[in-house]
Amino acid sequence: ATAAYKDPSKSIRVRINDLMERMSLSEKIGQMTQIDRSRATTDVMSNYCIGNQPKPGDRTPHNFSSRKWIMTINKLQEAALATRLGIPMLYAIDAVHGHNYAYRSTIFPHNIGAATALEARATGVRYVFSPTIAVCRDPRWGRCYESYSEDPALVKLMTETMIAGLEGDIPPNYSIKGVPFVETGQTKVAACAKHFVGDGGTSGGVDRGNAEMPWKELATVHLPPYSTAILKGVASVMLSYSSWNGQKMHANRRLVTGLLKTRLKFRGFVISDFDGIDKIKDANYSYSVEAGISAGIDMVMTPYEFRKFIRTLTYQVEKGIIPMTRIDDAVARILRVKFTMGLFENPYADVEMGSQLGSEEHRELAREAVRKSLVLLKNDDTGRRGPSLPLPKYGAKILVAGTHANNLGYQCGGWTMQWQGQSGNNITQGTTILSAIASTVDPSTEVLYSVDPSAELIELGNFSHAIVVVGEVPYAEFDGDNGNLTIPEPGLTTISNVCDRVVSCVVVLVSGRPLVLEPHLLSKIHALVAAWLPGTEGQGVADLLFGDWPFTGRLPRTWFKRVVLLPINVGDRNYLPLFPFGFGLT
Ligand SMILES: OC[C@@H]1[C@@H](O)[C@H](O)[C@@H](O)c2nc(-c3ccccc3)cn21
Repeated sequence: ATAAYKDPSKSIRVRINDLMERMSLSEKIGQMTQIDRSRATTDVMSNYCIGNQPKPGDRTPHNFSSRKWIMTINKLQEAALATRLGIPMLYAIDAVHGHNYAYRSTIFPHNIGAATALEARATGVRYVFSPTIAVCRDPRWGRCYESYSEDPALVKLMTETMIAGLEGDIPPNYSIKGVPFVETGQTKVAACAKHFVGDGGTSGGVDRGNAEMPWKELATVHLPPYSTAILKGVASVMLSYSSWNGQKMHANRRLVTGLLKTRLKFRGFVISDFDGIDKIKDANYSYSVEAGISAGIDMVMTPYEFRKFIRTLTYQVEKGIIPMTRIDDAVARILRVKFTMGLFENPYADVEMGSQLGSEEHRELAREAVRKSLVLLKNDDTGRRGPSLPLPKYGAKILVAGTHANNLGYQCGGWTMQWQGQSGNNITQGTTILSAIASTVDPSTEVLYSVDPSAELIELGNFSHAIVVVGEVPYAEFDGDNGNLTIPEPGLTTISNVCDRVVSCVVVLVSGRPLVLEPHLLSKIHALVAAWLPGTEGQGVADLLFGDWPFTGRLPRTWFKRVVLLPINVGDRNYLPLFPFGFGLT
């Protein structure tokens, strides 16, 4: 007869219990181990290593078609299924604004759900390390663009739609609160709410820093999105590298086991960040393993040193340092997600899904998201001809300038093809802002592009309009921590050079966050658009610049005046922003 755990007609509780009874300690610990793809050879998979994710910046070969992805992942799955109990492995990746490590995928403005799930499944990926539900309270933080907002209510709202987009809509009569839910079938993936908790509240916005605040602030500002994620059936929660009042989140048993698992009743699995356990206490690995596992970590992202992890944890269980009940809790949570998402019944990737990667439909969706995310901050009347925007399509002579006008990598930002993002137009497929402008105007309009035009070129060209596209170069995580938040050169100089000489000057700022706009600079700019990190579909920017679509976007975070005044967030007393939370001209 078929073993109960392999019988989908049995309840998940019965399947978990049956399988757990059969598992050896090493098979249980194998389920708790997540390794890097580059280490997942067939014989290593016999250690039941269940998850693989390319480390950030993993040089996923450009020629990796969705078919090649699927073959690679299916081969790993084959090895996992060939083991004694045949527990399928769960392949994970960072898909934070589309399937951003897959060549030719659609890159969205951040955190889009259903389409990202489809593009992940197009390559055989079943688990994504998103959404980031951080509440970024200080734009000096290099991950602020991964956060929806400084306002917990807005982050909660977005979390709700994002978890449903990735995992599917949790059925109204779904058993008990906190139990993970992932639709079976070909279109959804397991999600990961991250990083628990307070990653966006560190002092000075220092990545992996210390969130120094009373419990009340943690509970009212940073915690609320987790209650929403749990209610929506999120499959996993990733812990933050950061600390709360000096205690590492990866070792915080009171918040992970006491609050998240017990009080909030989270029944999915808790995963560490990359080598997050190792960072609990440098040079004392066994202490770190004991502290992290005892705190409540269920799956350990130990990409390379997994043999050391397995050896250490096995020793600690055999010596009774870690009780078997803790191991069983971790494994039961992991198995619950795998059973719920139908991974046992449907372990292999489906080549049929390949066409979803970078599909026209998704690119249209991304273009719509770009249109809705742009925020118009200024649109002055330039005297005789009225405000600069919308720009004319007919009979104009337009100068396009700036480092970000013709650079697909720059408009995508970090977490794109490489962990830190890249520069250039062939990093993947998409539409630059320049090519979008060129294809939007009528042939009667002349468009001239110069990345950093000289004074004489500008004066001799007698342009009727100028569009200057500048901003931040790509960054991720701590590489993006920034204490001055000025518009990087040569952008600042290009703005002055052009806007001092062209009567109608539109500046498009491509950045992951608000940047300093000195009054004298702002006075030269006739129209100012915050474009954030639009991704591959630059057409969405031209749609608004030329009036094919209206500006509707509003600021999801305060546009501060000066860095010395940070942090400044909606709801603060004596709130004195340059542009307030929710601001946006139409
Ligand atoms: O990519 C996996 C996870 C990702 O999901 C987390 O949000 C993020 O904090 C993270 N940083 C690293 C990472 C950073 C530097 C060196 C090596 C690894 C790895 N990861």
